Amino acid sequence: MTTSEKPDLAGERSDYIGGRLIEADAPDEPWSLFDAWLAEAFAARDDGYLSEPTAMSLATAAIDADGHARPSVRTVLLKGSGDGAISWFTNYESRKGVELAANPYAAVSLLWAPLHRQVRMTGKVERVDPEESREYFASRPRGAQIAARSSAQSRVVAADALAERVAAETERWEGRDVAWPEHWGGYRMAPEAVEFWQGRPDRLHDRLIYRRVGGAWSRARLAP
Ligand SMILES: Cc1cc2nc3c(=O)[nH]c(=O)nc-3n(C[C@H](O)[C@H](O)[C@H](O)COP(=O)(O)O)c2cc1C
Ligand code: PXP
Repeated sequence: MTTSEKPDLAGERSDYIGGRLIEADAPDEPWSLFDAWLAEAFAARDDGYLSEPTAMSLATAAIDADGHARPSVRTVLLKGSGDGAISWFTNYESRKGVELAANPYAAVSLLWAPLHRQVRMTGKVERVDPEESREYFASRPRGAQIAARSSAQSRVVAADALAERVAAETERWEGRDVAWPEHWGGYRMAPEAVEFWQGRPDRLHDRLIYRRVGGAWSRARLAP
């Protein structure tokens, strides 16, 4: 079709033909399966048919004055996984930062579409140790460091004002390391639930959910 034609949204569908995800092959805890799926997503990226294997949707929910939770969602990059938690980095004064300060419960979803797979996690979020944020910030490309210092993420900004701020920060740090700004750092979530979704023909997908109670994981199959 040409770009001037309206896409047929209602008629658009793919068939999912992934392998089975069955209890007999699944571990008792979610992390080894998550690591295996992550490794396969990276392998697919290396083979050129999957992009952004670490991109994940992050949902937060502010409770408004009328008492209703109003969710908001955006993409962030998964930057760490281990010791029962995942992590990502952002601006603590952004919309998501403000919402997490008010309500630390969040949800994430990773979609690896070419593999017909999705992983969802929910749980409580906390800031990582400032030293970890400083170290990660120091590992980023210089342009991204300058951007993090220059951008009051989620606030209204004039294009000219942002460009001026970037120019000023670029000049300020010329010839030396860009200092870590304390308003920029990591969050970690130790999920209380992790769901693996493997797409299957006729929408009869496999879904296994792991739930953590105390230190132990339970596992159950969910209807597709
Ligand atoms: C593929 C992709 C990756 C992104 N990764 C991040 C990230 O790791 N951290 C971040 O703060 N914003 C990231 N963003 C931008 C966010 O989606 C979002 O625009 C920004 O964080 C502001 O969100 P908020 O106003 O809801 O706080 C990414 C966007 C895309 C499309
Ligand atoms: C605003 C913003 N912050 C942070 C990131 C994560 O970037 P990095 O991999 O350089 O930490 C991104 C990636 O798109 C982004 O858009």
